[in-house]
Amino acid sequence: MIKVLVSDVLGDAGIQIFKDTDGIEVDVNTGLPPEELKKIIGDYDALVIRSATKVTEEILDAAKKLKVVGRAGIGLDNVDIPAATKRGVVVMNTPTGNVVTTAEHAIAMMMALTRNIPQGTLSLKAGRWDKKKLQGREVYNKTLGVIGFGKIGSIVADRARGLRMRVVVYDPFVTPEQIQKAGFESITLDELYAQSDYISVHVPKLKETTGLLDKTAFAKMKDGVMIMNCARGGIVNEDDLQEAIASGKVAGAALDVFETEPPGECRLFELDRLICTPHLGASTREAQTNVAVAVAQQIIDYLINGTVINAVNVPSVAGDLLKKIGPYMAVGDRMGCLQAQLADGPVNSVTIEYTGDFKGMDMAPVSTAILKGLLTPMVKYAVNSVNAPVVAKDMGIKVTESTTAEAEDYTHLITLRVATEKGENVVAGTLIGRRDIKVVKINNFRLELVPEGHILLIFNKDRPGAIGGIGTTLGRHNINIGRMHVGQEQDGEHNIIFLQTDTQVPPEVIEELRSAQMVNTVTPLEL
Ligand SMILES: NC(=O)C1=CN([C@@H]2O[C@H](COP(=O)(O)OP(=O)(O)OC[C@H]3O[C@@H](n4cnc5c(N)ncnc54)[C@H](O)[C@@H]3O)[C@@H](O)[C@H]2O)C=CC1
Ligand SMILES: O=C(O)CCC(=O)C(=O)O
Repeated sequence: MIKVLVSDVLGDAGIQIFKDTDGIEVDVNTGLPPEELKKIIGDYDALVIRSATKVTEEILDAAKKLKVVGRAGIGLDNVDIPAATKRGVVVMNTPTGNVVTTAEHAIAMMMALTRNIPQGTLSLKAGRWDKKKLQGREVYNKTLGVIGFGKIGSIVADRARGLRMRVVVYDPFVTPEQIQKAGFESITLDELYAQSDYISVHVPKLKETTGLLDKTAFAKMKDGVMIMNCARGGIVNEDDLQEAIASGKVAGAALDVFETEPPGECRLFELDRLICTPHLGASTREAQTNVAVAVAQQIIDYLINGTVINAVNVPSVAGDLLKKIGPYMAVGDRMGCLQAQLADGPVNSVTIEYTGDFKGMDMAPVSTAILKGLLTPMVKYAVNSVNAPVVAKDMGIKVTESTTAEAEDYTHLITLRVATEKGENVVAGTLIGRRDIKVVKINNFRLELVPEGHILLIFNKDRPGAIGGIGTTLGRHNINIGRMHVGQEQDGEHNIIFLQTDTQVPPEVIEELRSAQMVNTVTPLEL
């Protein structure tokens, strides 16, 4: 049974998908304090969260079986992604399900702020009729500055256009042409500060965006500007915002997100000109159904079919691509495993060459499979497609990759060079037909080896009787040879022999073979 823990409130439709899937058992246990989560997380293969659960290094350490963390939503600042990657845990989100809802919330916040709707509600319920005090402003013909023209920012810009606002955009990672093509003005950040009557932030929370709107930024803005933050707490510095509103520089602000959530006591709340919601940006029935369904389907697809969608710490391998490159991932894994056993000492570098018709294929998952195969026997902990590149980096292994369209003897060939202090081994592999994995070259030897099972790799002198002697020795020990491949050295006097045996060859038999005449080396391989 695959066990899934849902630790934050998730739409029923998502929970139902887990319940309806054979082989999956789902537990919903929300609002757990970290120490309680730590006690139970060891039982689960998958964890489903929103923004409340903090997936820290400590939690991940206790999560011995965990394979995937699925965020029903976008922001992942509550997940220690590097720590998850190191432990081989896939982290995925659902990047599109709540973007319309969140953009609508930003627009709702702007309208509520500019027309004093929350203040009007409060004062009326308190028995007052504050018509004069609560006079607002039109947004028509005003300038909205959108910072971050991603999925949500671009929808906010579009909806504001419908309100007949002038929209200016700052996003250093989107070309001015793209912004103009969407019908908006692309300007610098300082220009946006100087021109905007309303500013709405829609950037991820990163080192570079934390405190993006601070006292220096406020000083560059128009007097009476209004600020909206429905992205992440801390992108707008709360202390600086408090001062800017108190001084009248900023006429008002609408916050859906806070530096600490829940914020508890907060000086900003003393200001009438601050309106707020408790991180409600994504809280609509539609969005919660979208993200719950998406996260459940993605997790099931990963745990049952190995399909990776919307992962942030591993290349996505979805449907069609998986069909195409899945078999090559298997070739890569076998080649890496073979190289690990050929390597004489710590690995310094890995060079991967893809030759032939790999056009239109992103080979990153194959390279990761190669590293996984190579590193698995070398480290004590589990290596998988998530942490393999990080493990290689931590071990100081230099990994390079190249692709050449010109095929030689095979339409698709993967060549893997692994170098240690003592030298380099070269292994080349391919697929024959759609699924048959063949290793076709090891160093100077050409062959056609099926890389599976118990194998003895023997280098011997290419003389009459050499192979017969090896067979006799194994026969004497009652070891059956399933398959044998012999490869001849190009321009040399040696053979390479691969013996696939039905059972593992005991160490004393290997020693006996090593001492036989005409045998140079014997290496047992488990593939
Ligand atoms: N309040 C809520 O309930 C929700 C909040 N969010 C938050 O909304 C924000 C935006 O989400 P999406 O639009 O989905 O993200 P996105 O990744 O689609 O877009 C972010 C944009 O910000 C831009 N960007 C990055 N650094 C920048 C910088 N220094 N200056 C200007 N632009 C920069 C990127 O180029 C990108 O175009 C995120 O912080 C996300 O966590 C998302 C969903 C719900
Ligand atoms: O799950 C939620 O309510 C918050 C959504 C959010 O902030 C996100 O998706 O980034």
